[in-house]
Amino acid sequence: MEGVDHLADERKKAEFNVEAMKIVWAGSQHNLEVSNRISKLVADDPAFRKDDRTMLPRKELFKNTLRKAAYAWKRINELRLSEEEASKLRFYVDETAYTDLHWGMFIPAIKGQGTDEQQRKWLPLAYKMQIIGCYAQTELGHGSNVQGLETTATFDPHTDEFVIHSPTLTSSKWWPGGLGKVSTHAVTYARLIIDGKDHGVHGFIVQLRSLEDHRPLPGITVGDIGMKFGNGAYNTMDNGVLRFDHVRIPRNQMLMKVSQVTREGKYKQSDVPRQLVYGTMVYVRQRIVADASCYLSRAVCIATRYSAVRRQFGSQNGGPETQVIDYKTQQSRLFPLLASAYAFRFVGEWLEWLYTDVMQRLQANDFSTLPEAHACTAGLKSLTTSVTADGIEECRKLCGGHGYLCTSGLPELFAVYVPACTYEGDNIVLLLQVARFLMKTVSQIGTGKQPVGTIAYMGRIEHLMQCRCNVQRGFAELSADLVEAAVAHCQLIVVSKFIEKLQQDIPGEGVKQQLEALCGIYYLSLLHKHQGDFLATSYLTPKQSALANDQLRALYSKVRPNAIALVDAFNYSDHFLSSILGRYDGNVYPKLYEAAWKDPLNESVVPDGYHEYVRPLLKQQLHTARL
Ligand SMILES: CC(C)(COP(=O)(O)OP(=O)(O)OC[C@H]1O[C@@H](n2cnc3c(N)ncnc32)[C@H](O)[C@@H]1OP(=O)(O)O)[C@@H](O)C(=O)NCCC(=O)NCCSC(=O)CCCC(=O)O
Ligand SMILES: Cc1cc2nc3c(=O)[nH]c(=O)nc-3n(C[C@H](O)[C@H](O)[C@H](O)COP(=O)(O)OP(=O)(O)OC[C@H]3O[C@@H](n4cnc5c(N)ncnc54)[C@H](O)[C@@H]3O)c2cc1C
Repeated sequence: MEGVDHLADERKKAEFNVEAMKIVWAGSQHNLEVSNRISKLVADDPAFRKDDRTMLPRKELFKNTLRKAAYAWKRINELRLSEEEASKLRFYVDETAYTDLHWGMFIPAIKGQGTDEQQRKWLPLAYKMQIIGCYAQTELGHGSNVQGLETTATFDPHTDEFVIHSPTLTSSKWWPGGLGKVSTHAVTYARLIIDGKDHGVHGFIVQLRSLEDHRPLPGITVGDIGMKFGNGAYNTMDNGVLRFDHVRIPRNQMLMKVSQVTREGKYKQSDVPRQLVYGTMVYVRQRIVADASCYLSRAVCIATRYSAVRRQFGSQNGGPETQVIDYKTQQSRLFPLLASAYAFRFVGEWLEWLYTDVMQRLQANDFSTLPEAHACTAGLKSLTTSVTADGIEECRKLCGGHGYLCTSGLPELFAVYVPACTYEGDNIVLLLQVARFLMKTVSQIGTGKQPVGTIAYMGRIEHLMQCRCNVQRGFAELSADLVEAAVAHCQLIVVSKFIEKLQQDIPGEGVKQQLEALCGIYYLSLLHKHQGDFLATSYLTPKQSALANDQLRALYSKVRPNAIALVDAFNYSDHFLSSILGRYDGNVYPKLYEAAWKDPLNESVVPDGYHEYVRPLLKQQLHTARL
């Protein structure tokens, strides 16, 4: 039934002001207004259609992405959109593209690691897209171990140039997004060699392709690395391979904010920590945390709406069957994810604040909070992406069989999201960084240094204060346990930032109460999941653990009537969700039925291949016919 809101009764049950919750989710009235305006602009424009994406062959898919990216850029200019509005537009276009790396890594790398002069030269070109750039760090042989990269940049004092070279097959750059087919330039990471001495990995701006005919410049071999997991999904991106054969670039194309090479070939280190070479990764990890709540909330929105539409079993006297959302098992899988989406939203906001604060301190030559910023961005990137990737898959299962159809939107969402557990730092490798930071903190507590910020609580734990430990001893042997400790530490940050959010003034009838219930669900479901650890360490008694579980079930009942309104507050258009199961009006069955007939396989009644491969089977003279 077209035009009927099948979820209207569910919406009437809401006990809070949904419009006020939309503001909380968006971060401010202003953000909500921009989101509304830009998401409508994208949804109403047929050029941004994406419902055919999972059915297109790669070449067509890729060309379509190029078309959309160019059209988006045209609209951004025509409408004179601000930077904020332009990035919202790219968000709502919702198609992974080379532009993500251009705006998200190439420009930030130049901003973070380039000198003022370098920024003045390169940024205006990049902002106008007169050059297009990518971030070429990972190689075939090394990704996690950045210090193990093999590409070399050797200083030639005679010509005042660097010679960029790939000495081995494993030194081929491998994975950078936007590199394969589009980028004209790359911030390339290579070992700096001066006079035979290796000064470690540094960033260099290298032109890859001609700005006239897009052909690779002499000495450059470049291409796409091939199809990736899933239909549509990340295949809109040209992740690439790149080799250098003694490619020469001027000396002033080494990014020289952190360290410099003089005309005479002298290596000089600025008064800043060397780790700032890794600065772009800190920035991007922070962005990934902010994005995790978008992906998780999107899957949760689909699964929640569909769970209210779907009915199975329990019909009394011919009446309607039970909505699957009313099953406690469904709630115990779905509501912790709903709560996590809100929790990640708030921790993402906080991390953005922390990052800005660290950047301001760096400007003033205060580097004291850099280790904490690294640990927080690395740890929260790992935690939120793992939970989100698993959460999207859980949402698919929560939708039963129909969740497996591409038209549910969930398979592509999973396929496009799951590499977030690997890129920008493998999640386990990043947790080991957090573990190292925690162990370092413990060793310092022993010497009387009071921890502050997100580790302040460690200074209040009696047995840690007695601890005498050395960061390296036994670290490798105990690393699996240390990773668990790192996860627990990150979960504590998420919980405490949710609680801090609730201490703020939150306007709107019933809004705070709903957030309190979600916060309770978030921490009680974690407590339930890890109750073995809490019981084993006597932080909880069996009785307390049982009470916590009772409380959790009570909160599920409290949230149930508000579930649909809580996902409406994400404010996602049907275009953005791109899911028949998650439609705002809940009109699922007629639309699923209609969509099936639109599949290219149904264009003819008798399929291509019938005459060659099926008919002969049906007509075969079986020599077994005698049997
Ligand atoms: C694992 C590490 C951190 C190891 O670094 P290392 O220097 O070899 O070893 P270490 O002794 O553990 O560290 C030395 C020291 O450096 C610190 N540190 C490490 N990373 C950072 C940072 N980002 N900011 C600030 N500080 C950092 C560590 O805490 C250590 O400090 P300490 O000596 O303990 O005081 C590093 O190699 C790394 O970050 N690996 C991950 C690689 C990665 O993330 N690649 C991303 C490529 S781009 C990408 O994937 C884009 C996809 C985006 C998309 O498509 O959307
Ligand atoms: C879709 C996608 C886009 C990407 N985009 C870019 C890009 O734009 N630019 C770019 O430069 N790179 C990019 N990358 C590369 C990405 O950053 C790396 O793949 C990532 O950092 C992981 O490194 P790796 O592949 O070397 O994994 P590996 O380190 O080889 O991981 C393999 C296994 O080893 C384990 N492991 C590794 N080290 C340790 C350790 N010390 N202790 C314990 N276990 C360990 C890992 O946990 C994992 O299980 C992209 C990757 C993907 C998938």
